[in-house]
Amino acid sequence: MSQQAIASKSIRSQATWRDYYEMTKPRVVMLLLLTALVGMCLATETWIDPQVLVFGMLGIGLLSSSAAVINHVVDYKIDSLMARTFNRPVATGKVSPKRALIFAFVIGAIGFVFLALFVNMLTAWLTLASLVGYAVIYTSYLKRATPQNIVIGGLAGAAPPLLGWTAVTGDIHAYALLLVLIVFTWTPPHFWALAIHREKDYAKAEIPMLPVTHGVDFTKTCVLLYTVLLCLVCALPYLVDMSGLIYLFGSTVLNAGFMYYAIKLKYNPTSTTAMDTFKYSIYHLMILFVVLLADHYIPL
Ligand code: HEM
Ligand SMILES: CC(C)=CCC/C(C)=C/CC/C(C)=C/COP(=O)(O)OP(=O)(O)O
Repeated sequence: MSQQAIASKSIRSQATWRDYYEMTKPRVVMLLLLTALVGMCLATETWIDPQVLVFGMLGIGLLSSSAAVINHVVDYKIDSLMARTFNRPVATGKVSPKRALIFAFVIGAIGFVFLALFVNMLTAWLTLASLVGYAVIYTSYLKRATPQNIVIGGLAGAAPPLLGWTAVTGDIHAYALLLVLIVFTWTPPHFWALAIHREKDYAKAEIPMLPVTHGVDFTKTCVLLYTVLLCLVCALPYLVDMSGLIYLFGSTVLNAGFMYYAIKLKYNPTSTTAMDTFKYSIYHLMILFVVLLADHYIPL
């Protein structure tokens, strides 16, 4: 065995369950699951069937995790070029692409079977389509093809509220699509704020993210415009009588905060404003969905 093969084998043997856990992007999946749970709760006025709740959450979580692991495999070369991602398990060679793919297949298959057997086929197929949307269409193609990559690819990440809804009812409702629209509109300011901060990383890896192709200033304008759009979209649940005053108040406060960051990013930034905006976006979506839940259960 060559020195290189021995070295690479010894590096690989150091992989632990933590590496596999890291590849599932656990914090992203937790937020996806929160949006799925809210989709489930808003779909019914009564209690959710415990079987649907448990296997629905497990199935959506496992398929999302599987998609995240596939993303690590497809992207391992570009991950190894960027400061933010160079230490990822596949990029460093700690986990081989083959092992990562087997892991992704196993957890994905278990997730699909859970949804197909214990929830319903519509949810199983829609969740699988979201996996393909993220792992294949976004990661393998759009990410390297166009600066609109995350706008189009964002649809997969925005799907979980619909998946939660269909898990409970077995059909697609306009209210569920409204929740998808909220996450879909939230995604560009969420990601482009980070991409502004990491512009050099993306340029080095030759990924055509908006700050690389159109410049940081244009991207800041897009963040601001999408944040305005998000404010308008967030008003819809109240306007169509899907949600009440708790939601109206909560979403207005949260959106005012997002507007503050987006305006500051465009007109008066410091060196931390882009990252502050990105971090705020995560709290914004998390609290917004908790507020939707509170609004659903607290009669006012
Ligand atoms: C195409 C759509 C999206 C893109 C391109 C994107 C991109 C990113 C990137 C590059 C990060 C940084 C990860 C890191 O620190 O290494 C991130 C973090 C994060 N994203 Fe997104 N995101 C998208 C959609 C979503 C969606 C739909 C959610 C949840 C509903 C979400 C939740 C999060 C969370 C919670 C983090 C923080 C993760 C952590 O701290 O480890 N993202 N996102
Ligand atoms: C089944 C289902 C709902 C699937 C959706 C799965 C999923 C994990 C969506 C989140 C989107 C996300 C984190 C994109 C970042 O990818 P990136 O490659 O641009 O970021 P990176 O450079 O940090 O890897």
